[in-house]
Amino acid sequence: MHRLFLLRWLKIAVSQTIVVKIGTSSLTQGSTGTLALATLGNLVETLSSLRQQGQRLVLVSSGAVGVGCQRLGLTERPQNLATRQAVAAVGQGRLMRLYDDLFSVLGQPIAQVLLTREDLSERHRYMNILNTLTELLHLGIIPIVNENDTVAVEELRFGDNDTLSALLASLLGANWLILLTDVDRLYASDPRHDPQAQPIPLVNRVADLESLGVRVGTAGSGWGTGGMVTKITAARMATAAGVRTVITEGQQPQHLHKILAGELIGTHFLPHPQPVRARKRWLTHGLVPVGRLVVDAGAVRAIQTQGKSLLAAGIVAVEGEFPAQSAVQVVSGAGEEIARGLVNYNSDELRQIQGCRSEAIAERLGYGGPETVIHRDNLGVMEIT
Ligand SMILES: Nc1ncnc2c1ncn2[C@@H]1O[C@H](COP(=O)(O)OP(=O)(O)O)[C@@H](O)[C@H]1O
Ligand SMILES: N[C@@H](CCC(=O)OP(=O)(O)O)C(=O)O
Repeated sequence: MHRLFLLRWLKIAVSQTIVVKIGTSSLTQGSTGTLALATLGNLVETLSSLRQQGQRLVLVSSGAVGVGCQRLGLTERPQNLATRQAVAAVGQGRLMRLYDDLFSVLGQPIAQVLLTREDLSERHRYMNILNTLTELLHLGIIPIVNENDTVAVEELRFGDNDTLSALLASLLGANWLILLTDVDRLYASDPRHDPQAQPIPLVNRVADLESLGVRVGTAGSGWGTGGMVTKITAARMATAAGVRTVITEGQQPQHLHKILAGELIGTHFLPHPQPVRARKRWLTHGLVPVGRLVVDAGAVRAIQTQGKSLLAAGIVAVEGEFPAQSAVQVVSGAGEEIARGLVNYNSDELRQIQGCRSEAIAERLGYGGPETVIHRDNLGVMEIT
């Protein structure tokens, strides 16, 4: 009895939260677009065995569009949104059926979770998703997540599952984000076009990639979307949240055992030593902005280096039409996004009070209002990682 308790306690103590994302390019055979069954089987075995060891796993799986195309005999990814949405509706069901069959052989329960950008942009929905995922993990289930392509409208799409997986890893406070793709790691330039490109095994800070001259392509291979660019964005978001991120080969999912044991397989991005707090992460990456506030150099300094609120005095221009409490981008005069947050005034009011000292706001508007345009608690500063 005592030993059983100890074993259970040890399991919890070593349990890590791991978000694994697999791209279409790994799930399908490059030339024909048919499913890569060996890879899928291998992935299912690896995840089931990690789950048996007590790890908490979330699988973000692309493939709805690719599998749907294969089912319908389409030879390339449709460009038209409505067709893509229809094709995804066909493919998602088939993909989940396959996962359920394979995981069931090993007795591992799974769940389907389909998300749109909107689900993470409203605080209560975001918290609701966190609760659902936490409960699924607590029950020993592996949630299989994808973007809800069939209902997601253009302006409220993640667009790629690299970003979605990074947001989830951040939401869950995961230990690892593993991006499985069709290259074995990041290279100094696209190895498809430059066979001599140097491999990059370890990245301390994502910001270093630029100074190292690393060039990443946006073109996905065959069925993939986003290429390496979206994986680097995902690594930036996840490492800022304290999540160690790895880009590695999808054809060898069994490498996950060695990676989690500390082997430098693929490219590892180290987590930021001082991760951004959960609410700030939601503000910077969860919100979908509907307008922009251009601010002067003083406001940039106050926000970026002193963690202050945004005051009307620092605003030089207001772009877009939006009500109070909307999400907006805060950008420098040079157009660089420095923060994202929730405004206390609507766009008309902001145009009247821009450049004005806080004490003069009531006089300008004819009624009193909050001292700050965006309070620091509602302002997420973009991380420099
Ligand atoms: N610097 C780089 N290092 C490695 N791969 C790169 C780089 N730049 C572009 N790529 C390309 O990114 C592709 C992976 O992206 P993608 O096809 O979208 O994958 P997935 O379907 O797994 O999301 C690789 O096949 C590779 O050609
Ligand atoms: N949600 C889409 C996948 C979008 C995506 O990011 O694709 P990929 O670049 O293959 O990971 C689908 O299931 O087809």
